[in-house]
Amino acid sequence: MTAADRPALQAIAVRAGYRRRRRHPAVTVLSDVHLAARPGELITLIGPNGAGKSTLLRTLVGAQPPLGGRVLLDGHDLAALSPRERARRLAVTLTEPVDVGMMSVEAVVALGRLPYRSWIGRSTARDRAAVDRALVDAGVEELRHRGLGDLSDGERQRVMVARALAQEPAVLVLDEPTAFLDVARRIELAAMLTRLTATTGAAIILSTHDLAFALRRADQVWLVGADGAVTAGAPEDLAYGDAVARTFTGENMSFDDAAATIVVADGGVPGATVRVAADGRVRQWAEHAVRRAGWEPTADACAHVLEVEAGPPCRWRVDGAAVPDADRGRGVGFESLVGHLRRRATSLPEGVRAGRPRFPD
Ligand SMILES: Nc1ncnc2c1ncn2[C@@H]1O[C@H](COP(=O)(O)OP(=O)(O)OP(=O)(O)O)[C@@H](O)[C@H]1O
Repeated sequence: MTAADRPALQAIAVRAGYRRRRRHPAVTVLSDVHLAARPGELITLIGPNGAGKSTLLRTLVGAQPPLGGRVLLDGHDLAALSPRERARRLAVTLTEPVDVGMMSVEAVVALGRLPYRSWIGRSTARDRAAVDRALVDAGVEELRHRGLGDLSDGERQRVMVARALAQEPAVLVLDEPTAFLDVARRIELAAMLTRLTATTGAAIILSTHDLAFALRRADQVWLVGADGAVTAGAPEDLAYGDAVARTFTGENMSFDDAAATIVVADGGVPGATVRVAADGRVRQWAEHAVRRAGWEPTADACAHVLEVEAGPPCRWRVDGAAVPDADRGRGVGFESLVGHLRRRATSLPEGVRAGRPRFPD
């Protein structure tokens, strides 16, 4: 094995959990965990609440010892590395707010260089270059003289990534970095992390509750099941092979392949299948309206047919029939379409229903 394909971080037969303490018995949360994070990979760690994601991350970064097995960092047993040697290879960013008083962004990022400083603590040209690069890579260069306390959650999140990057780690671990971020900031952060895997060659491991983000962005997904097993694989393999559906779906829920997310029953009257005759964006939003009404879009030629003309507002009709009280026999807008489909669902014969109405969460 060459250094290039040696895992940056590896778990070998790891048992993760909590040792016995006075009145508390020992708890094994995860057992027989085998994982490998290779250089340049973006890995997402997903699983239901309480499954053991944080326990696994803490074990992988050495914040708690494994109950069994070994964790290797860059081929070295994590337990045998000094804190300084560890910090030169592994950076960790947790969700908890960091109390850094009135420190500037630049000073916070410079903390990432501590593992490289001599006991005198003076920064070298290499330290300063690493801080500059980290500020640019994390997209926070323009914030460098601002106080960390004055930033938004999203900006502070990026600064903490910059501090971790200044460590020049082989492995970067982020605990729920997308929590508290709005959709645009989440997409920006995801794009930044993907870019970083290519530019720095680091393996980036992050836990998240955002299933669609986890499946769309990752090179590898680590799926922690409620049964204490951890499954690793390409996102497509885990989604296609039902591992994701088995882990996350319960009664009235299923995994929607197209949206890469869980869909839940909305409790209304189930509709039938319908073929949406439209193109582009209007088709996408028509299918959205169809699902919201409890019907199911299909490519099946025998199904009901919904014709939609682009707008806005869009104009529509179902099965070629004129829509009563509508504009020239066509319904106008998606709100009236959803209403029409819901009313129509109540008069459908039982045999043609598509199942429980479902809608992406
Ligand atoms: N200090 C502890 N001592 C004993 N058991 C613990 C301790 N911390 C967590 N646990 C238990 O370990 C299990 C896994 O918890 P963990 O926090 O790792 O789950 P998680 O997947 O990160 O959950 P969430 O998505 O809710 O953050 C839970 O049953 C939890 O109660």
